[in-house]
Amino acid sequence: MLLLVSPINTKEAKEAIEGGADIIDVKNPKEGSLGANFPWVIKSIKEIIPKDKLLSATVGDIDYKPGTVSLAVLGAVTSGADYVKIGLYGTKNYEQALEVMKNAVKTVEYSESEAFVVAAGYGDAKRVNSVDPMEIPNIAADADADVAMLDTAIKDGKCLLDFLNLNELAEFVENSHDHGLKCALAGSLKKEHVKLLHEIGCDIVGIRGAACIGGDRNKGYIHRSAVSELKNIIKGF
Ligand SMILES: O=C[C@H](O)COP(=O)(O)O
Repeated sequence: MLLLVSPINTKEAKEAIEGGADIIDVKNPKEGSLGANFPWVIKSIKEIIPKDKLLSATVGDIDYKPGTVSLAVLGAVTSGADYVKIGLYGTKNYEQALEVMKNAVKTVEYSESEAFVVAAGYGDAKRVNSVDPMEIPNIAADADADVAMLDTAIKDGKCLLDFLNLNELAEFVENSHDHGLKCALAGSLKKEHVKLLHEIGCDIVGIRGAACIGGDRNKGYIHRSAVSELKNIIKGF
């Protein structure tokens, strides 16, 4: 299982790298769970990442606007993203989410980038009237994306497992794998959740809050000690 950690700037990115994160996921919490950061920030972090690590960039908790999303995806991949994560926040159903994701994939092909495309849904979708989280693997597969992901839309201390139980998450992982996709899970996860997700076969665990001093994704900042504690749990599997 890979550890994805979400810095907001180069200082935090260095902490995530030193702590042993496998994927450096550049985002902007001020603009939501998968808030988009600025191209120059993505590029500056790309410039400091060791060659053996990959950079992911979120393009936002997006609306049902395939054109806007496509331009955002182009911005992310031209800024150096190896993974581009689309938060399917404003899509209400399979059809809308598939249209967004198909255009995101088409944009990556158009840009001649090798970036992986991540379809990200929300475990707490009902709270924001977003597409059914259990549809995400089908949407990702039908759009020819690479990763099916779940996060949480509202960061209020509740975590992914408050909305989907382990059996549901295991089904999500299995459905992703049956489609030949990698699976990533996130959503205010704590270190005690990491082993549970490993046991159901999750490929990538995404964390910001628990990698921050004080555990607060907004008021805290990523520190190598918190990252390495998470990484050591994974190394122990
Ligand atoms: O992968 C990134 C997620 O947004 C994780 O953030 P969080 O652990 O603060 O919920």
